[in-house]
Amino acid sequence: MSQDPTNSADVREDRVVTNGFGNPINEPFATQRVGNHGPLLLQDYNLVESLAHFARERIPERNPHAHGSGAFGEFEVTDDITDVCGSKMFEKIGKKTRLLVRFSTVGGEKGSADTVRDPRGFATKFYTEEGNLDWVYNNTPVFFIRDPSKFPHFIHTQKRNPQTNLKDADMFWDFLTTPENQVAIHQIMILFSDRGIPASYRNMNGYSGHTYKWSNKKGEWVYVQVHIKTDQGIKNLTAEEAAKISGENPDFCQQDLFENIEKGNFPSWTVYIQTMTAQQAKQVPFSVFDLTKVWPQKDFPLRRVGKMTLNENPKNFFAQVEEAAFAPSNTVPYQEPSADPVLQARVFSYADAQRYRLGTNYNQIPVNCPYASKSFAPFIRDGSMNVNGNLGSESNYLNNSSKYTFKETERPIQQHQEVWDGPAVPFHWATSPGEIDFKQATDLYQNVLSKQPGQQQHLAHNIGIHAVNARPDIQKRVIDWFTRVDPNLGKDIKAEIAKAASAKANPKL
Ligand code: HEM
Repeated sequence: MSQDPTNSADVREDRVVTNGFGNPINEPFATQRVGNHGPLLLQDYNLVESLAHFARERIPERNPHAHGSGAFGEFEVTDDITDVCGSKMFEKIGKKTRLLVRFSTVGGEKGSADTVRDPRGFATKFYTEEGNLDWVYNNTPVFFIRDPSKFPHFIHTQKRNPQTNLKDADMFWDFLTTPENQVAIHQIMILFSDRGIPASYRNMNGYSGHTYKWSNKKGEWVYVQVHIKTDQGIKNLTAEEAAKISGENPDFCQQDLFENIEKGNFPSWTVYIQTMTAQQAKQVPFSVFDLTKVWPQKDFPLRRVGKMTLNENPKNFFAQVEEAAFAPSNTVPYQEPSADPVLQARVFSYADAQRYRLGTNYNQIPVNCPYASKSFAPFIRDGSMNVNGNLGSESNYLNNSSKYTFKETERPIQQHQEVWDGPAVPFHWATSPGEIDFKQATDLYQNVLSKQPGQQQHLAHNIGIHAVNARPDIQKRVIDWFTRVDPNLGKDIKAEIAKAASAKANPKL
């Protein structure tokens, strides 16, 4: 594969060890000094290079989703969806597209444990003939917020207290139970159910969460949600199992993924879509641009698209996973973002983060190169760490004297689609959530968890053992919040907090 970092043309085949500039090093551990015991000489450039490079080995970790694992694989079309989407990757049954997936946790640092209660990131980069397509999804179908301006606030509450440097249950629950943030209820119900700690990356689903807009070659479009369902079955850990594994093997999921792929036990997922017309979107009792809601599957059934399989471990983690840059702005013809404000903000934020985290020319890092389509952007030139020849003598502006080919658009994308009109307004969603914002959470509790033995109790328990670490006034807000979902849930959480408080007061250790 062209992303193979060991294939660098600069690597010597005779394995003679050199410094970074090809000058052979005879005695790697010798230092140049005055006499046998005197001070070192500044002219010892090999020592200087080695120490200087060492001090620059770390790059900024992602903020958020710093901790993760990745693998390569392929997507294969199993069903014809050309009536929905004209992207080349779907053009015929059996067509395969190479891909990279990075799984992650959200709040922890790069070296944090795998088995924590946190959403899991499920980011996929498809190397298509029409450019790189990134599906930057999570393992939950909804999200905490629907106003993008809240994202940095929310993520701060999942990180460390600015003074104590500790994870802080007050920050966590204070933010979420503040009335205008209570739309997080649906996501929090999922996060504190058993699905909140997947047993492995292989045993969880991925969801677009957001609504996207796909069109066919005739220019007809629909809203789309994507579901990536594990073929290994869903498996989760209880809070107690997860805590034990975190202590014994914090890299449990990384090891599980790597070893299964290494022994040929390739994990796979089946990809489905839900579709909704613009007309239907006007009739559903929620906004399709509201990321805290799911589309009921009885009204919008899943339609199978294809299969994703992970079959190749990275050769080098840093070059192929740490330096990978996934962004919702990396898309291909016929797949567009919808007007969901959180998605719109994400379309800006990722590439911005990556210019900082990896540098201006991060698209030249092999794992990020659109190697299946190749690029030709003569106006995107120069900049720090430009390493691909910089298009040589090619003109750096588009002009009439050079010969260019422009791909004719095959579909009238914008004219006949959504037409937006209105003044610039300081909009955000209703500040205090209404009954509609609790409805899907209540359905989940009363109609889904109730059918799975022990799940309602696990939910109350998982919330109780977390909220016990918050201040009493915040605990009361937590209980009131879940009481709005179902009075029984509020009652059970109150009892679980009391039980956990008594266990804390009388530790077994
Ligand atoms: C306003 C809302 C959001 C903002 C501003 C935001 C921003 C970011 C940023 C800056 C990164 C780090 C990117 C990097 O350094 O490479 C990131 C990572 C990530 N985000 Fe978001 N995010 C938002 C919401 C979401 C949502 C709703 C999802 C899922 C549906 C999501 C999924 C992910 C994933 C999976 C990653 C890790 C990608 C990887 O593996 O490299 N984010 N986000």
